[in-house]
This record gives sequence, structure tokens and C-alpha cells, in this order.
Amino acid sequence: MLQLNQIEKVFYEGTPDERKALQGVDLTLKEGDFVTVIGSNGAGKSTLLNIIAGVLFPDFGAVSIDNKEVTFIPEQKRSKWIGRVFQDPMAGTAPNMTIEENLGLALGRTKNRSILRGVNAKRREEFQELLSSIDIGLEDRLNTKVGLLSGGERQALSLLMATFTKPRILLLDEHTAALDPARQELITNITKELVKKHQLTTLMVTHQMDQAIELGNRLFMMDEGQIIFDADEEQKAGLTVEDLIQEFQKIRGKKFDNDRAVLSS
Ligand SMILES: Nc1ncnc2c1ncn2[C@@H]1O[C@H](COP(=O)(O)OP(=O)(O)OP(=O)(O)O)[C@@H](O)[C@H]1O
Repeated sequence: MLQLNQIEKVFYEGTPDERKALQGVDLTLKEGDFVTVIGSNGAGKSTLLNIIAGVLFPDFGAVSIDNKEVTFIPEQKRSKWIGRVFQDPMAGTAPNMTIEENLGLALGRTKNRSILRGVNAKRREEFQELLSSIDIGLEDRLNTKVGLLSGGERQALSLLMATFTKPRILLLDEHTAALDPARQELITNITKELVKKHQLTTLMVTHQMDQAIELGNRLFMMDEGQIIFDADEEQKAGLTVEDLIQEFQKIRGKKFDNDRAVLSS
């Protein structure tokens, strides 16, 4: 359902600062695939998500969603099909709007309207039910401004906003990295539940190697703008963090280098 063919992305081409962020990336995801993505420093993980989301356009290659080419369709027009949660809990929500207004905004995005005017009783009930499903008490705070929520609560809301409209693809960009361990676990559990509930095709970048092994049915390892290792469900089942590091060394002939990687929990 998602296909990338021969994607190349170069920054500052032809200058001394030239960076080859993606070099001939090919990938095909099936409906419902949940892929975790790990990689060395500057491997191209965020660039890959930006190309899929339409934040960046590739210099070469093509992106297709549901067999429709979307390579140069801008981010705003793709937002109907794509849900995204960023590392920064402040990034996915509007702080001066209430929880219910933020949910209305997320709904409006999929309906090609900037915002649905007002929130009627029926919709309020739906939002309450939705918030109850993640079980952190937000259902009683529909009129609370989002700027007053904690980082974990905000990230949980961002995740809900990115998923309840059932996007075709969910992109998670180190979305637990800025949280403390207890909140990381909470958000990881909510992620698992929401992906399963809506059967979402998901790409999740993480620097926690054990999380990358535990979650999902497929794992990509990236280095220097390429996917160098693609483990399917069966291969992934027996993997350890040590195996991944060794695999990297075997394939690339160098040490795995990511100063933010968490190698074990
Ligand atoms: N907007 C940009 N302008 C210039 N160079 C960029 C830009 N975005 C990314 N790069 C460069 O492209 C390469 C890939 O970056 P990217 O952020 O995709 O890597 P990453 O795997 O997400 O890295 P990290 O794990 O360190 O966050 C890096 O060399 C980076 O410096």
C-alpha cells in the first residue's frame, strides 16, 4: 500500500556541505505492516518520514500510496492519508485550544476543512468515549486548554489525534524519546493499542533498540541513506539488541554509531 522506488535526497548538492540523506531507497509496505526503524546518526530516518509525509520532495524516485503516485503532492494535501506524531510533545497539538477543539481540528483535517465549527453534543460524546479508551482521565477534561497538559498527556492526545481518523499511514518520529521512562511505557502501550485497534500501517523511528525489536512485525535498519537490513516478523522474533549491533557491523564493516541509541532497557 506504500511504495518507495529509488528515492534519492541530497541536501546542499555540489557544495562542501553536501549531504546524501537518502540513496536509492526502495521499500514496499503491506496493509497493516508495523515497521520499526533504527539507524546510525544521520542515517536518513527523519528524511525518509519527511519524504513519505510530503514535507520534502525527493530529487529522484517515486512515492505511491494505494497505487497512486503522490511524490510531489504537498504535505497539506497528504494529511488526509497520513497521521504523524513527532518527538516534541508540543508539536502535534494547538496549546491555546481545548482538548475537544484539538480533536475537532484533527477531524476537520480529514474532511478538507480547517476546523469543524462548534462541537455538538453527539460529537462531544464521541470524543469523550475516544479519550476514555486511552484511560488517562482526559475524558473529564474536554474543556482544558492543551497547553496545560503534561508532556505525556499531550503526547497521548497527539497520538489519538493522529490515529482516530484512521489514516492510511501512521508516522511516528521518536515519539517517546522526550518522555521519562514511565511515560515512555505509557505512550508505547497506547501506541500498540491504537495501531492494533485501527489496523494502521505504521512506520516508527525509535532509538530504543529493544523497543524496535518488541514492537511491530518488521524492522528496518538504516545507515548512510540506505535501508541495510529488513527483518520480517519471523527474523525479528528471535532478534536481540546484540544481534542487531553485530548485524550492523557485519553488513557495514564498522561500529554502530548513534549517540542517542538506547541499547537495552
Ligand atoms: N533540512 C536539512 N538541511 C540540510 N541537511 C539535512 C537536512 N535534513 C537532514 N539533513 C542531513 O541529511 C542527513 C540525514 O539526516 P536525518 O535527519 O534524516 O537523519 P536521522 O537518521 O533522522 O538522524 P538522527 O538519528 O541523528 O536524528 C544528515 O546528514 C543530516 O545532516
